[in-house]
Amino acid sequence: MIHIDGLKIDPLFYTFIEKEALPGSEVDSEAFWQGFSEIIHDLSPENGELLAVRNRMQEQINQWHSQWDWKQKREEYENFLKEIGYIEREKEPFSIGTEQVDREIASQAGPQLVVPVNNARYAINAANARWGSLYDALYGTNVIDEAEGAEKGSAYNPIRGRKVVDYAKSFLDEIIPLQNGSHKEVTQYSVKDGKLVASVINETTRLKDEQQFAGWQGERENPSSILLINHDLYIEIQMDKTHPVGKTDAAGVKDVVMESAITTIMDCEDSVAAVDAEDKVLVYRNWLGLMKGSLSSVFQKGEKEVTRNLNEDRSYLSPDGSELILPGRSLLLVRNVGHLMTSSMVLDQEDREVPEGIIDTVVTSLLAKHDLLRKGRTKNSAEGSVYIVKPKMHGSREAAFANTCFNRVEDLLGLKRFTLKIGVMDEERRTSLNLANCIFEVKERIVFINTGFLDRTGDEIHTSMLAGAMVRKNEMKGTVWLQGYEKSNVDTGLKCALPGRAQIGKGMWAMPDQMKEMMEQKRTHLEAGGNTAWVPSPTAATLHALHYHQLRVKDVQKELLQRVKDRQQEMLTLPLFEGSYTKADIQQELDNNVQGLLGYVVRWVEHGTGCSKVPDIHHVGLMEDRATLRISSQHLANWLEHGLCTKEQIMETLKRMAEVVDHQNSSDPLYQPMANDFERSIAFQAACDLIFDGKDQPGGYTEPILHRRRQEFKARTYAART
Ligand SMILES: CC(=O)SCCNC(=O)CCNC(=O)[C@H](O)C(C)(C)COP(=O)(O)OP(=O)(O)OC[C@H]1O[C@@H](n2cnc3c(N)ncnc32)[C@H](O)[C@@H]1OP(=O)(O)O
Ligand SMILES: O=CC(=O)O
Ligand SMILES: [Mg+2]
Repeated sequence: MIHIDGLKIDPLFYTFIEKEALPGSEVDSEAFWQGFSEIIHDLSPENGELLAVRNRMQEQINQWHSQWDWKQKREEYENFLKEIGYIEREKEPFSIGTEQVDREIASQAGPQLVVPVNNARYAINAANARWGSLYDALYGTNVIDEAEGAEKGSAYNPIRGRKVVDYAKSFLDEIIPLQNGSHKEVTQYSVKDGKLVASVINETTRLKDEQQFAGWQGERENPSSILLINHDLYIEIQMDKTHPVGKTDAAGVKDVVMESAITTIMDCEDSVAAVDAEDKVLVYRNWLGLMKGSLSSVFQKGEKEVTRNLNEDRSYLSPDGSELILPGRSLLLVRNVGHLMTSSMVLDQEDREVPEGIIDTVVTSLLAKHDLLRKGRTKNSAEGSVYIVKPKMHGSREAAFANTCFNRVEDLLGLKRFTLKIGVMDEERRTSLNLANCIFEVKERIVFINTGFLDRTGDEIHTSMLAGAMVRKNEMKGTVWLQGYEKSNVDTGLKCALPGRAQIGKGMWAMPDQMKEMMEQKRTHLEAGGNTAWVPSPTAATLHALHYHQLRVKDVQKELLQRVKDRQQEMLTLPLFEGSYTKADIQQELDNNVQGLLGYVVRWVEHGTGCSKVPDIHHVGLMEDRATLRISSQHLANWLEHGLCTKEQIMETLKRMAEVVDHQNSSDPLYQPMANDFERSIAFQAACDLIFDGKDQPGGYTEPILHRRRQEFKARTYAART
């Protein structure tokens, strides 16, 4: 370890900061380490106190439930939560005042992509997902059915291709209609006197709303691309009569390209497995590469070697003939870790591990300074802001603590006050119940609230662990608390005047391959007032973008503001199950939860993969991350606690499902089967810990066990090598 200013620093991390992060940041090395040390020593004690408050409140809640039946004493329960400070007194009405917010956040409604930042190939793909091919997104997913000879197959299928074109052009007719006829009938697009002209059968026509024509590329009479705009989002129709698809189209259209992932969250948190300096430096290095525009990735795809770089901005001629430059990349945010974990990468003067959340704020901000100084090849924030998403905060004191930390980091890095913006994840019950107060504490820097319903469900189960047995996992979506929480989040965001300055975001679509279902269901996020919602992949971003063309969220939000109401009672309706489940129901629930849990944990602990697509018992691939793991482990712990199943039954299920998961991974040469030796399999042991010790995990979080077991696995692997 390197000793500096009262800190002991892992050499890998030290070298990264000295050789890669500080050069070009206009921050002096000596001042940095001294300031870093001061921030750590000044703020760590409060970080510790905040965690102690969490534990104390949880103990009080546990005691209350051991004594009383919540169903008989709902009013007393609410009063008790107020008495212990769990429910805070709400501040007087106020409006947020965040300034210098990029338009992607302040005014454009559209999809928000999330990606594990330690995976450079995916991270670059995500940054580039600002624009996505609608033809590819439709062709490659179940949005287009395979009936009547339209199978995907291995080679291009023209029958499927026709269905794709038909879908895309029907969509164009819906949102950018022509005065006469359909986009399906167009034989030529051209530009005349700054207007879009479309030749349809024997006549020419124009757009119903001519303002929707935003620009073009190529020649006026025969443009290679036409740029259109609807609800602040761009769409490009691309033409090329020599292209395999373009040559079969009357107007030579080869693709319709959608402005897709307007913003992207580069995730250092729940989709990432980072347990030591080696892992964290990789996370930070990729974020630095994104901020400098230099990140690239070389990988093998099939037979081909692919090099992936960040896209350039896009250039068009606008209708008046002037140049129009549009961003080629998504606006990037970075999700830091929460207040819970500490890191062995930095030790304080008492040799204690330092809160990882503080390290993340300092380092991700330092790295983003390269973007603020505009030294790189690309630019992220045109407004000169840094966007940090802060997860898993409990109540307003924790939000105030984040604000203090951000102030200190701005001072350290020589940044103007409120350069560092914050996105507040509403994903713990104490934050949901006190959301206005949380927003108040960061009201000059807040750029989003977002319902992280997955963590929030885990917290719902954990907080009320002793109140009774919970409904089945899939029934959670329909429960009163969850509906109330989603609505309350929007109501609070509207009351605090977020629109125009900050996003009101909705949660993740966790079935990456079920795009037809997403198209049917995710529009409700807009109807509920969300001006952004999370998607797991670039393809999902392109498809979800269609919803924002169909609905103007600004109008929805105006309407909803008239109907704001207090939803505390709904949020305090615990999701306890009533009636009875059959033995078969119970076993099916156990099988499903255990399979997902094992499938995820084995890759986390033994492969260092923080986000995986894991098949459920119906063979539907589900996005699993630490938040979904928190749900399944807490759910199993809850049913065990209330006697719906026995420890032996869970153990039997674990062993049976381990074989299923081993089989699912059998084609991976690096995979070590769990069922060969349950005692020796660190992943299997981690799964057991998560369930059998689940009740006692702080907040029901999975991080402490995952980190410990991954470190154990790494140590074993290194020992075997040397
Ligand atoms: C509760 C929460 O906190 S949710 C937030 C955390 N969750 C996430 O961040 C989810 C991010 N998504 C993912 O990690 C992935 O989509 C997974 C793990 C769910 C599925 O990954 P895979 O099984 O590899 O997906 P699949 O094989 O269908 O697609 C891979 C292709 O899609 C791309 N891709 C998939 N997801 C993403 C993404 N989020 N961003 C960018 N590209 C992506 C890959 O780059 C790859 O394309 P390439 O070969 O050209 O590089
Ligand atoms: O972070 C998102 C969630 O749902 O949890
Ligand atoms: Mg979460």
